Amino acid sequence: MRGFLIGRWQPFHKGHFSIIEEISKEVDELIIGIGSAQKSHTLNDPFTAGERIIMITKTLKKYNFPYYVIPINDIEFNAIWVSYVEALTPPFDVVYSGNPLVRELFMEKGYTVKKPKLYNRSEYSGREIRRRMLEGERWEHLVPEEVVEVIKEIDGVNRIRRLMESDYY
Ligand SMILES: Nc1ncnc2c1ncn2[C@@H]1O[C@H](COP(=O)(O)OP(=O)(O)OP(=O)(O)O)[C@@H](O)[C@H]1O
Ligand SMILES: NC(=O)c1ccc[n+]([C@@H]2O[C@H](COP(=O)(O)O)[C@@H](O)[C@H]2O)c1
Repeated sequence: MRGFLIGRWQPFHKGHFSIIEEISKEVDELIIGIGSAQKSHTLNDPFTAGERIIMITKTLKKYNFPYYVIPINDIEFNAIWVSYVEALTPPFDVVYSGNPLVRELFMEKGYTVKKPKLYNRSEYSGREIRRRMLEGERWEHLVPEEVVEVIKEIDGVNRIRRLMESDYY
């Protein structure tokens, strides 16, 4: 059985890692969609699709679990979004998402949609981690160590701070 999990992963954090660990017990293979792949360099979506891919692949490297990472751009056309996703990914049997719109669109097309359990949501949250980066608070313990390395490599925290100061974000 193959599963599909989509998120923006801005950034990939320990809550995301926990759900992947859970899902890996239920499926043989997992497709991880990088949602809003075209977005980067904004306060809500600071990291590129490629940067999010390395956050995920470096973190999952030590796990012997088959998965595919597929960037998926947004389209302004919800009614055909599921077909668009299907055109970009290997076939899948079950969808994992906590996002109400994603759940609705896949359920309407007849997919089994499962809601992953939320772990420590007050801290394991992309929004909270981006806020901490901006305000100079500790965030490193909320993401896998490989993600800390990627964000250092790309100087991601300073990017977010520059975006905050810029008129162009
Ligand atoms: N703490 C968490 N525990 C388990 N699952 C989570 C957690 N946070 C997010 N998820 C799930 O991971 C998937 C991708 O989420 P997403 O990339 O939007 O992360 P997020 O932390 O909610 O980000 P943001 O705060 O930027 O919206 C969603 O299905 C969401 O339900
Ligand atoms: N019409 C569309 O392009 C469409 C519809 C539903 C979800 N999405 C994307 O799926 C992703 C869902 O991820 P989150 O659960 O992290 O919000 C987002 O990137 C969202 O933009 C896109």
